[in-house]
Amino acid sequence: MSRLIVVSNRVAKPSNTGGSQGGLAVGVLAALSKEGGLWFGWNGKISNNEESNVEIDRRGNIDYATVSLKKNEYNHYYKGFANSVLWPLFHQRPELMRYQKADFLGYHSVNKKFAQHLLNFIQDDDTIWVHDYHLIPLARQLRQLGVKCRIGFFLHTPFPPYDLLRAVPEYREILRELMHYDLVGFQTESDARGFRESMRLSLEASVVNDVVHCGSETTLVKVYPIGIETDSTPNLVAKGKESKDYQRLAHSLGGRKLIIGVDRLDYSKGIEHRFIAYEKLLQQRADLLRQMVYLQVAPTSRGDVQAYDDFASRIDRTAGHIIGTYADFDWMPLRYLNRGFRRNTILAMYQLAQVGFVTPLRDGMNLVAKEYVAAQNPEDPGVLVLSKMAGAAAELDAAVLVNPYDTEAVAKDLARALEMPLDERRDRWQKMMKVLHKNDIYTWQENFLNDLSKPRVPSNQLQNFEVATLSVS
Ligand SMILES: O=P(O)(O)OC[C@H]1O[C@H](O[C@H]2O[C@H](CO)[C@@H](O)[C@H](O)[C@H]2O)[C@H](O)[C@@H](O)[C@@H]1O
Ligand SMILES: O=c1ccn([C@@H]2O[C@H](COP(=O)(O)OP(=O)(O)O)[C@@H](O)[C@H]2O)c(=O)[nH]1
Repeated sequence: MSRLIVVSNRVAKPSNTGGSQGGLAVGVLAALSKEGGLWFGWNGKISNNEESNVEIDRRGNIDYATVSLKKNEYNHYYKGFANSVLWPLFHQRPELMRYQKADFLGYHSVNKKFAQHLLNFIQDDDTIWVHDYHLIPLARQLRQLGVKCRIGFFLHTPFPPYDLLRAVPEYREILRELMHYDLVGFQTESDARGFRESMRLSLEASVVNDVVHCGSETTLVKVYPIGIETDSTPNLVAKGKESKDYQRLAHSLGGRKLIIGVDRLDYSKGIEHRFIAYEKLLQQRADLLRQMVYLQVAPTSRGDVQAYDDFASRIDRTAGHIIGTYADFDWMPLRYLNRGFRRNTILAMYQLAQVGFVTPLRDGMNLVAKEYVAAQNPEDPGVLVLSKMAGAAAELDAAVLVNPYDTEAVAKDLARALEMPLDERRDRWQKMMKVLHKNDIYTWQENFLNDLSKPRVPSNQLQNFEVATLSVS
């Protein structure tokens, strides 16, 4: 069997998983742990040493090979093109883009550097699985170095519609680079549609079934919604309950209902709108004051990107306003914790909460939504209030689905969730658990890798197929 090589910007070694590394790292680690393999990416360090050596480390059945970034590489590639252009654009916030040609060039040179280092590890029958928007050009770079093995790409974020994608000057190049992969995977059908439509409209590609055909390239394009470790979640919750943080939170509630939000401090997560919706609930439902506590965990993320820093200040102000207006000597309506917690602790905290409050303005998947459901006590499950704009909503339609921009309706739905009868809570929970069992993190991995192992459709056969299909219909 061929060895799996995973490549992502963020690499999570098991000992480092205590913070807020995001869903990609959590998901990929779980998937890689099953069969083992090599995980290559950035080690999270910035170093201007001329010789940037690859650090190699083995933990369990996974080999880690990581490199550091020089300060200017970090600025242009990670902080610049990846997180100040692609991230806001892919989350449909073009007004937050800070485009500079130098960042686009820096992004490409880091991809080239990754390809050159990775080349030393690649064997002929390896399968390479590249993750996320940081590394779109990697397959082309590897092909130019002569790599022939199968290379797949999975995008963890949304993919925008064509009219938005065009806001980045090099959008055609980005599309062409994706065509160097054998398989491109998206979280939802709407993301895959955005890609196919962009290929058709800008590069005159044709799309037959799931295959995109552009010039001499063919690429299979499909949807693989990322899952979680559904079966092992109860054990992780049990471990989390041993933590001091969990016990202090449980003790502090004094019988009040808990609403929980857990997000990186990112403008895409809708935290500001969520706070406003919560304030509306406080204004409208005097009977609920003192009966509930909203805990928002939001560790700083990409804090040196201007849009994130601005967002953090707005969140500070909004939280301060709510607390100043409604808090009393013996009750805080909102607890805002600008720091991260170990994942087991977070999972146990979900079980304490009557409501999981997950309202991103746009999100690739949102694993917090799935984890919240899987962490519930089957006898007395809490209610997931979930944004329709999260990828997770395509699967978790038994959640209380909300439009995060409609803060009045969100306030009403939040009250409904807090007061929902046990039968309805159980019914919704069981429906969602079925989905989480059917498509867990291992199914996600297997589905993607099975498709990646299939041979590419040669472009001449694809043309014949297209003609044949047309003449039949
Ligand atoms: O690496 P960072 O810059 O610190 O950011 C953390 C990760 O955030 C994003 O996560 C995405 O992946 C999740 C799992 O598929 C998905 O549920 C979520 O909707 C996405 O936002 C980002 O895409 C990752 O590359 C980052 O590592
Ligand atoms: O303090 C924290 C905050 C978040 N997480 C985890 O980070 C991941 C966040 O993934 P999600 O897909 O929701 O969003 P992302 O941050 O990747 O955009 C989830 O597994 C959370 O449980 C964590 O372990 N500690």
